Amino acid sequence: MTKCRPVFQLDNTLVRIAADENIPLVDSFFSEFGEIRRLNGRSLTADQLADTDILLVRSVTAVDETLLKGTPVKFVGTATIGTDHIDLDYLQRANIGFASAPGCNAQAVVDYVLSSLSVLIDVRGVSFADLSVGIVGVGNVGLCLRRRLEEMGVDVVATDPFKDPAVVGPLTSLEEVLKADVVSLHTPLVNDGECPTRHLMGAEQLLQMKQNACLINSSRGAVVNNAELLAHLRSHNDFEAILDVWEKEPHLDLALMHRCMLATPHIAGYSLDGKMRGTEMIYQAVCEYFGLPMRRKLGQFLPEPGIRRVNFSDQVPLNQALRTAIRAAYEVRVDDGKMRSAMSRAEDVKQTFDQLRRDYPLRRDIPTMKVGVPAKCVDLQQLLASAGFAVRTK
Ligand SMILES: NC(=O)c1ccc[n+]([C@@H]2O[C@H](COP(=O)([O-])OP(=O)(O)OC[C@H]3O[C@@H](n4cnc5c(N)ncnc54)[C@H](O)[C@@H]3O)[C@@H](O)[C@H]2O)c1
Ligand SMILES: O=C(O)[C@H](O)[C@H](O)COP(=O)(O)O
Repeated sequence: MTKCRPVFQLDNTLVRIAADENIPLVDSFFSEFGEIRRLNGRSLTADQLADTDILLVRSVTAVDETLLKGTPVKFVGTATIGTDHIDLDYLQRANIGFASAPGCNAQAVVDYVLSSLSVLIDVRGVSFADLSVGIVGVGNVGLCLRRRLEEMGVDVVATDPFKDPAVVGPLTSLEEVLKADVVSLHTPLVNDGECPTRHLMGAEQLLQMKQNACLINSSRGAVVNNAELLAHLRSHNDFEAILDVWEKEPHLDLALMHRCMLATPHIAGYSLDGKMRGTEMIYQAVCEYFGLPMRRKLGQFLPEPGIRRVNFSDQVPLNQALRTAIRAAYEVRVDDGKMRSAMSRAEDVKQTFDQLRRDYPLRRDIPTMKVGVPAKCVDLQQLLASAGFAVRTK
């Protein structure tokens, strides 16, 4: 095992960092604090942390007593929204500091849902305003999605047992939400307590949905009972599923993948902006926790977007412009096609799943994309702005 050379000393405490190899910009943000070891997060062991003070992970590392007991780790940061891979009770008991990156990639997930909805409306020959969308969980992702869709003229219903309608807008029961044309899941994965979400969607809930409804899951795989979803899809030809997360990932149920309208390898949150924001957020948390100066900012490192601007003429119908802009920003069918093609050749499904994620060409968030609209097309300007685009009049 390579030992990392501690070069930073604070109150006689050496700060040594071990980080998942898939966290971007770790060197840019953290190098002044010490040498950084990059490790494979999926196979991380306690032995590898024998000389680590700060551990930086992503969602693929189970951080618990087995991993940390007997190590000098004093702080764990996860550059992700989700925290279901972290045993927070253990960290508290062991007096280990912790930070996640709430909301870091919420915009990317919203872009994923918008792109998926744009495919669905193409397939069904309808427009956004013809759909009703039910949102389950109105936190960082769900609320951003709700606001975008409502501004775009979509009929939205939402449920969340822990939120105040005065803050997040009207809320209703899960039963009511299940009556929508599309149901999109945005809860954390919670195994116990008052409102567990493991298998929140199973055979019973799926039967409450419309025969031709569409279920989108970009939260955590196990929020949906995947075996019961597959059985439902097999007995309901018009029912559609769009899945980014899978119950046993990186293992993938190929039969379920084949029956999905869109299937992607847990990349809904994989934008450059979202991933880099995640690193910045755990950097800020580390600085605060150890009383270190905060010298780095995300703006120093974010490059210009590849597509700088998409221009529309005054001839283009509103819905077509909206669909074109969303798909120019993010085309979910490309990711779906890559996963199907890779899986058709895969010798090891788990390895292929991880490889698709590791080699993912990070996209940019919709708000980084400028759209040019004629000054007189006020409706189009409003519609594109409501979807999050940076509208410029020409
Ligand atoms: N696919 C991806 O790449 C990706 C990216 C980012 C986040 N995620 C996942 O998306 C989910 C949502 O992320 P977020 O940032 O919005 O989380 P968040 O914590 O901000 O919001 C989750 C919301 O769900 C609500 N909730 C909890 N239990 C519920 C229940 N039983 N019914 C309805 N609502 C319930 C909470 O009150 C909260 O408002 C998380 O599971 C996260 O891990 C996935
Ligand atoms: O929780 C999150 O932020 C997302 O699910 C995130 O995109 C997970 O990415 P990973 O850590 O698995 O690379």
